[in-house]
Amino acid sequence: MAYSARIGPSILSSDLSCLGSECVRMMECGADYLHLDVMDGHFVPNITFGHPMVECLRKCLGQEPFFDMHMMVSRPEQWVKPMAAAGANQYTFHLEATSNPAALIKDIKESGMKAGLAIKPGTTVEELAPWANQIDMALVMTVEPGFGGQKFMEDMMPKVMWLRNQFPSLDIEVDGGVGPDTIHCCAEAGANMIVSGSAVIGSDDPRSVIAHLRSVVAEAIQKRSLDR
Ligand SMILES: O=C(CO)[C@@H](O)[C@H](O)COP(=O)(O)O
Ligand SMILES: [Fe+2]
Repeated sequence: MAYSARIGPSILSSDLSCLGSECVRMMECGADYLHLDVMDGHFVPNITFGHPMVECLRKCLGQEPFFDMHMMVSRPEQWVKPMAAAGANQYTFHLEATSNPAALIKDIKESGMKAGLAIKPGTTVEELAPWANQIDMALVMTVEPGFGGQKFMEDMMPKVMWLRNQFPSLDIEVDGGVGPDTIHCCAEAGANMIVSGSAVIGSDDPRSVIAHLRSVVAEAIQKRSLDR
């Protein structure tokens, strides 16, 4: 089984005036990677930041942290090269935002990044399937993209289960409303990359929350490998 349990805090939930130190704090609390939400005010009704901020974070944090870019933007094609140059490691675009996923995946990989493919709650997992063998990660959104702090949509779990059954070694990420109350069903469904914003960053003890989320997912992975 190629995949492992990894926890990526969504720094959208942090004090954005201290983004660099908040990222450092999350890494010191045991985060496996950082999930950076890019919103353009067009694909989603909110605006965050772009590649200049990513470049600053990379300079501030050094080479080690893995930057998982969640690109909630229209025309994701236009930011591939700037994001690669800024120091992004994985470029996750939305299937709903492009008419040519194959070309975009190729461009992302040729730019030296991993390719992630995200689907909104209204998009079926069968629509993602044709590209599953070309991508590094599938992201199943468990809220409507645009804002942190929303309620987890448990009815997205069949999508995760279907993907895990069809693509046993694919990295599968869940994003939106995930925390100690909702991690068990994500882990049992087969997700292994866990984005958590408010539950981790809003906690008095983020280190414990990250460790707990990872142990629930690691246990489910181990159980699945024994059942095979
Ligand atoms: O992409 C998004 C929202 O669009 C997420 O990454 C959220 O920022 C996660 O925050 P919580 O729902 O965990 O608070
Ligand atoms: Fe996200």
